[in-house]
Parts: sequence; structure tokens; C-alpha cells
Amino acid sequence: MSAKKSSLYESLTESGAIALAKRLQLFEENSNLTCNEIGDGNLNLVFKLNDIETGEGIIIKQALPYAKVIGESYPLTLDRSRIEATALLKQGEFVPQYVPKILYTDDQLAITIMEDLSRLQIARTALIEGKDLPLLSKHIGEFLAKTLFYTSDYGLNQHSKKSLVKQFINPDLCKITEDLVFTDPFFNHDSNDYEPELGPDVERIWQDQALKLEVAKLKQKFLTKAEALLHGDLHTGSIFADDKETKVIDPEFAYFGPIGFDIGQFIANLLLNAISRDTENQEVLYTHIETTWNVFAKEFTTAWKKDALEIFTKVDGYLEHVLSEIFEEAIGFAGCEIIRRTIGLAHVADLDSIQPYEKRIVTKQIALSLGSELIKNQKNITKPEQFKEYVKQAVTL
Ligand SMILES: Nc1ncnc2c1ncn2[C@@H]1O[C@H](COP(=O)(O)OP(=O)(O)O)[C@@H](O)[C@H]1O
Ligand SMILES: CSC[C@H]1O[C@H](OP(=O)(O)O)[C@H](O)[C@@H]1O
Repeated sequence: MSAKKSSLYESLTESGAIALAKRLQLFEENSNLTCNEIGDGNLNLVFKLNDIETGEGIIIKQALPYAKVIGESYPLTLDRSRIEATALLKQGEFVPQYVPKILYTDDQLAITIMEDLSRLQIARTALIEGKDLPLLSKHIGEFLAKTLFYTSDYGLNQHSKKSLVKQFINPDLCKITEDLVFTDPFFNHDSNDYEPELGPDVERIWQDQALKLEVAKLKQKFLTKAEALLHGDLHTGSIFADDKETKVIDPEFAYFGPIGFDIGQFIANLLLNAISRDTENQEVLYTHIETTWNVFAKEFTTAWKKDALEIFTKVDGYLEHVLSEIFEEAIGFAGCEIIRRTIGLAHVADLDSIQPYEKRIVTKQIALSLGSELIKNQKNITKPEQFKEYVKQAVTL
């Protein structure tokens, strides 16, 4: 079986990508172009085209009718390309400074052509190399506050919100998250992938009924709480950054879900990087986590006070209630992301590149313990400053 595709669809080759770019007059007809397929993600093709003389470049991203990392046995809708391009354009209305410029889209060919961001570095790689990325959390806090507030029922009128929800019905990609983040890691499922030394720790997770009850509640929120237009996969591999600039890419998992999910995924990936470091180098990550939340809360509050449309937003205590629910859910979602990145199908280089092997195993044990603690203690962690304490507690378990 394969995903539905139009008769116009064909997957691009490097020479096909050059021909397309010239046909679209994105370069001069006689320009001398190079093209390389550079996709290192799990799902799509990414072609980087450069003009040899001027150095100018563009990126052509194309969805395949299946998940690249698994192969044709895992059909996947091409509609994710439309969703990704539409989400980038929508986010660009609120925070153009934090998303790539879109040059062209074609839903039939499942193609998005965008600005080449190669001047920046993928944040995960930069953090693994020990870079600080000083503005990362300030920028992501603002990205989160504005994209989430202005697509929520607080910031949109009822009809506009519903019509936007219709454009972002994304069942295939949501199913991946429902399975890989919220289900498989908590059961003995074939998709799980972990070192044999982690067997007893994994078994403990599968047996932990209190943990599984909390995961069930979080999964239910992911399934039903259409609060705002999420990025849907906001890990540090979906962010380009340097010391001054930040750009968020790859929102093909976008759908209307709980605001805390985007925040939780980002925080989880900062924590995964933190625990991969020696203790003395972890502080910068905890500061990033605090800043992400503080900037998010400040910008969300500003938008609420300035632009809220919902009449109840004027009621004392409602904003505080909404923010504390978002925070609590973010902690729980962060715990699920940490566990799935440790023992599920899709790992992260922060953990998998740790040497020697014994240190990698110990760090993964810490990750599992930390993920479980966050899920079970959502209600007790009420401030971002408390993360450090919980990590320390998890390390000593
Ligand atoms: N706009 C861009 N500029 C430069 N490189 C990009 C751009 N978009 C994607 N890439 C490269 O392609 C890789 C995969 O892109 P991504 O959108 O994450 O694909 P996938 O959807 O398969 O995960 C990124 O890690 C990055 O190296
Ligand atoms: C079979 S998809 C696994 C995993 O990959 C996605 O990430 P990315 O597109 O950035 O490579 C997403 O996190 C999925 O859970």
C-alpha cells in the first residue's frame, strides 16, 4: 500500500531539482548550479542548490509518499508538505524573524522551496559541540508565545479559529506522535529501540502503573485539546541558530493541540543535552529553560492584555490559571519526550554520541528516571528553577 499521490507527483532527483529551480526562474537560465540532497531528518528529501558564481542558494524540500527512515512499508501522506508550508506561512505572520522565507510551494509535487539557512547551525549540533547559543531561549520563548497565542481561542475569533483548525487536520503525523511519543515506549512494542543494559529500567517503566496513568492523561490531552496551532515537533533538530539569529523549520507535524506540548518538547531536548554534559557545563541549559518559560509567559501575557478577543480574558485569575495549566502540561509532555528519545524509535545524538559506552548507558538511565519523575511530578514542579533540583534527584536515584 502507498499513500495517495497525484499523477503529477514524482520524487525529485538532484538534476530534476536544478531543472525545476530554473523553470521557476529562481536562478538565471544560464547559471551554473550545484545540487546536493542533504536531508538528515527521518521523513523527507532536502535538496540544497547553489549558484557556483554568486554563491546564492535555495532549499527544495520534498515529501516522499512514505517515511524515509523506515521505507515504503510505512506510507505517509504527502499532505504533510501542504501542512508544513501553510504552517510556516502562518507562523511568518506573527514572527517572520524566526522562520525561513518561503519562495514557492506545490502541493501536488509536495514541494516547499525556501530560504537557505546554511549560514546558521542546527541547534542540536551546536549544543552538542558545547556552544551556548545565547539568544536561543529568548527567541524560542517569543516564537512560542506569539504563534500559540494568536492561533488560540484567546487571540482569534471563533470562526477564524475553526476555519484554521480545518486546514490543519493532520491525522497521519499525529498518529506518529501518538504512537512514538505517547504509547510504544510505555509498552513492549516492536518499534522500541534500546541497549540491552537498559532492560531492567525499561521493564520498570512498563510496570509503573502510576506513571502509565499520567501518560494516559497526557495522551488524551494531545488527542483532544485543540488549544492552538502547534509546531508539533519542536526539538532542537528543528531549529537553526547562531549567536544572533534563530529560525524554526520543519512544522510538518503542525495541528491544533495543547500549548504545553511545543514548550515541553523544546524543554525536553534542552534537558537531554544538559544531562549529556558534565555537571559543570549544564548550567547554561537550565538558564535556557528558565528563560524559555519566562519569555513565553511575559510575551503571552502582553499579547493577552493587548489583543485577547475572548470576553473571559478580562476575568481576574483566568490568565494565571491558563499559564499554570500550560506549565504543568509542558512538564508532563517533556517527560514523555525524554523517555521516547531514550528508548523509542527516534533517538537523539545528544545521548547516542556519548562516549564511552558505559557513560552512555548511565546517562540514559538518568534520562529514564528524569522523564518518569517529570511525568509523575507535574503538579509539584511549579517553577522552571525547580528543574535543576529534579534533575539532581533523578541523577541520584
Ligand atoms: N531552510 C534550510 N536551509 C538549510 N538547510 C536546511 C533547511 N531546511 C532543512 N535543511 C537541512 O535538512 C535537514 C532536514 O530537514 P528537516 O526539515 O528537518 O527534514 P525532515 O522533515 O526530514 O526531518 C536539516 O537538518 C538541515 O540540515
Ligand atoms: C518515523 S518519524 C520519527 C520521528 O521523526 C520526526 O522528526 P524529524 O522529522 O525532525 O526527523 C518526529 O520527531 C518523529 O517522531
